[in-house]
Amino acid sequence: MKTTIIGYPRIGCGRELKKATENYFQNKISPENLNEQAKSLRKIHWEKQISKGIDLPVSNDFSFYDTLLDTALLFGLIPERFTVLPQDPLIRTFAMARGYKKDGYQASALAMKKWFTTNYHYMVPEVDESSSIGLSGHKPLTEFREALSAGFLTRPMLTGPYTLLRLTRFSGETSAVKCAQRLIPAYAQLLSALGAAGAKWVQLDEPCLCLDMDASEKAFFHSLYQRLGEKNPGVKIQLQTAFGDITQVYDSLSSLPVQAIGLDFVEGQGNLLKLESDGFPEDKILVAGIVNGRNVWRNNYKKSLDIISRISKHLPAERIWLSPSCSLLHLPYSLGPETGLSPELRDILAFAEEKMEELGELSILSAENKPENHPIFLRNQQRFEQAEKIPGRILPEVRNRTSFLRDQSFLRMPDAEARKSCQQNRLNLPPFPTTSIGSFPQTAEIRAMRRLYRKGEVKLSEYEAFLRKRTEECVKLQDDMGLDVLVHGEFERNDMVEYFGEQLDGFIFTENAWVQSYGTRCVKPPILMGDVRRPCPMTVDTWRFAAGCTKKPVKGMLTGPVTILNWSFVRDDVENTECLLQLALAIREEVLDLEAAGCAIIQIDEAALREKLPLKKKDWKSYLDNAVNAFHLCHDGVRPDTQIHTHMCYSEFGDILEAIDAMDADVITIEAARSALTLVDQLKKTPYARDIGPGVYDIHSPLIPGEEDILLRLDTLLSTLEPEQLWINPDCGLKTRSPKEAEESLKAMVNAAKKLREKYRS
Ligand SMILES: CN1c2c(nc(N)[nH]c2=O)NC[C@@H]1CNc1ccc(C(=O)N[C@@H](CCC(=O)N[C@@H](CCC(=O)N[C@@H](CCC(=O)O)C(=O)O)C(=O)O)C(=O)O)cc1
Ligand SMILES: N[C@@H](CCS)C(=O)O
Ligand SMILES: [Zn+2]
Repeated sequence: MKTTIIGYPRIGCGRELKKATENYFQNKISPENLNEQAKSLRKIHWEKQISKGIDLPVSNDFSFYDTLLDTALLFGLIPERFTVLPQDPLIRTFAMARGYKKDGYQASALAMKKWFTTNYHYMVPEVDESSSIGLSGHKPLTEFREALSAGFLTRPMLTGPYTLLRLTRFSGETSAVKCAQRLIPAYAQLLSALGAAGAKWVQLDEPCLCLDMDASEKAFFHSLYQRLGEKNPGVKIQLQTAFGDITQVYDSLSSLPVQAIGLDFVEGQGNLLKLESDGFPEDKILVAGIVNGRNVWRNNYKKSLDIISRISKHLPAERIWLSPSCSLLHLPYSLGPETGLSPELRDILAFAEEKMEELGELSILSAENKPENHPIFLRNQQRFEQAEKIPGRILPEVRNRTSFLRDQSFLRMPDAEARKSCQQNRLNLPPFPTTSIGSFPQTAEIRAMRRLYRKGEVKLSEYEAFLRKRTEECVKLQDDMGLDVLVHGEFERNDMVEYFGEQLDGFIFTENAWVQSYGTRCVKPPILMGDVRRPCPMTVDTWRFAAGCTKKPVKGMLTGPVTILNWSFVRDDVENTECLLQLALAIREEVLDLEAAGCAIIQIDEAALREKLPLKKKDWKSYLDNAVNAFHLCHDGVRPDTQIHTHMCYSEFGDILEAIDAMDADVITIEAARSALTLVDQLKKTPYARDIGPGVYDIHSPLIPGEEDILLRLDTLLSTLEPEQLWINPDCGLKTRSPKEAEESLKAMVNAAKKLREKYRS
């Protein structure tokens, strides 16, 4: 069986692309230099795929920001506000991703949303009446040729037309159906050009096939591919899916004019059942997603060989290519630099490079008559036997506590209305209270200091004194500016999840295992490998210090259990429901400790609440019930006059507003400006009665919002929300902004709030 991958990480194993791009943003390097660095990274990535035994490497998985954005640009899915900007591809890409303000031009960035059930964010393409759909770029062709001239025959990948159209926002008279008329010929034109350049295969990614599809969606999907097939593009097509099963279109796969189909056999168990019951189209290759492309555990060859042998009953080895279940984009590069991990832990982990080796080993084993006797197999089984001996995996004391909580539901008393007046009596906040989401700029100075402290070059006392100074300045800045509810700034946190993971038992950490979250921003997800326990309070001292710097309320700032779980690499030996309860218990203890220390407002961020919401609606209820219940467990023990906030960002919220309401937080701050206030329409459909702070400016753009922009947004929000429920805050935390950007933006926000109050007073 041949091996292939369907996408490789692109940020660079030393985050070279991140650093180069950020240097370009700061005008420290030229566009030529950035392009050179990108080119050399692409070469390294192809070489790595080959050296790790991948038979069919992939190209065009590189991107300066996001591959869906690249595909939108390639086919002219560009709204008017960007067509007037300079035509240079780099300038356009970054303008659409980050917003643009220069030489009299101004354009707000595209919305950004979570990519399926991952912590990767894509840019939401927009089409309006001015968009001129057609092939308007050559990135896949250029990168294919670049690979070929470096000696690699690759399979270019790009988002397929169905997924592209399904994820695009259409405005005015435009629609997916109309857009398709010009889009399909453009795809065909590109595919022909790739064929002419020597490509044998092109990969079209269609993860949207894993979402619910009604009859008209299915018909639309088929019509797109039928039309593409009719154009005879002169290259073979691999239709690639990921993130679950595609059982709803499985019956019609044989009629598709594609030559290979990629199926996920890790998260898409339904795919295997369908293959066993209905077989697999005889004229097509199956790209079998056998190795988990988004978790860090070693593949258990026993289980995978079982799946491969079940598949092999239905098609011959020559028609099976082994692959990861999704792009390796969601994994760190390599275990190589992780010298701090114990040998036992290293033995059961596999990052992108090790996953590619696993594919090769599975290919060898699947050709054996008795793979169970093969040394590769025996070594693999040994890893799993040793893993059981790793301490901390099961803590009876923790299991005891969760066993009492299983299947219970939690409820905060009294109800929200009664709590609101208790809280107002205690806090005495003005109308339209202003606040921020938590983090303040993580400057180079702060990161450098943390690095020195971690390397042992700066003492703990010095590091703590430094953090206190930054915290004190931050609190004073907010106080002087006239914000109403303050934050401590989160300077002590490397990341809102990794920081908590580091203080809880049950997690392990890496030194270099970065994964792209969006654009140049990366995360180093902690790895959950054992039962979770909170050895001691995590945030109370910092909160107490910050609260002592002002008379105004300072929020206690926690990350919620769902978000900690969803932004970590999770266990594969224990159900998520158990881990969630363990995390919720730990956060509950912290909430109660903060309250006891005098904290009147506690924010429990559940930014990732929606992230692992199953892709099919029929599976939503149990996920949401567990998530909501875990959140309740965190806060149902607090006093009525303690105000609980939560915060969410960069997901679709319209269809889970009921679940958000059921979390019973007193206040939610929620990203809204970056997604052009589409939340307002959703709130019209599902009214929301609690206090809410939809973000009034985008924090991922370097543009500083004007007071007038913010007032306009506030007006729109007040078209559907009651003045008594509206809070005023940014979309999300300010850690990615410069101090100047953060300060000026917050000032504009506070001034807008003052004007709004005046307007409502008169
Ligand atoms: C709010 N969001 C978050 C998400 N997921 C998370 N896990 N965390 C989030 O906050 N998802 C949704 C949104 C948007 N996503 C992100 C993701 C990442 C960032 C971000 O700013 N990332 C930083 C890295 C943060 C970090 O871990 N910093 C560490 C290490 C810093 C570092 O690189 N140090 C250098 C040395 C520095 C020096 O000497 O000058 C090094 O080690 O080489 C830390 O602070 O200690 C990023 O830059 O990518 C934002 C939003
Ligand atoms: N409190 C966090 C939430 C980000 S989603 C922050 O402000 O960065
Ligand atoms: Zn956020």
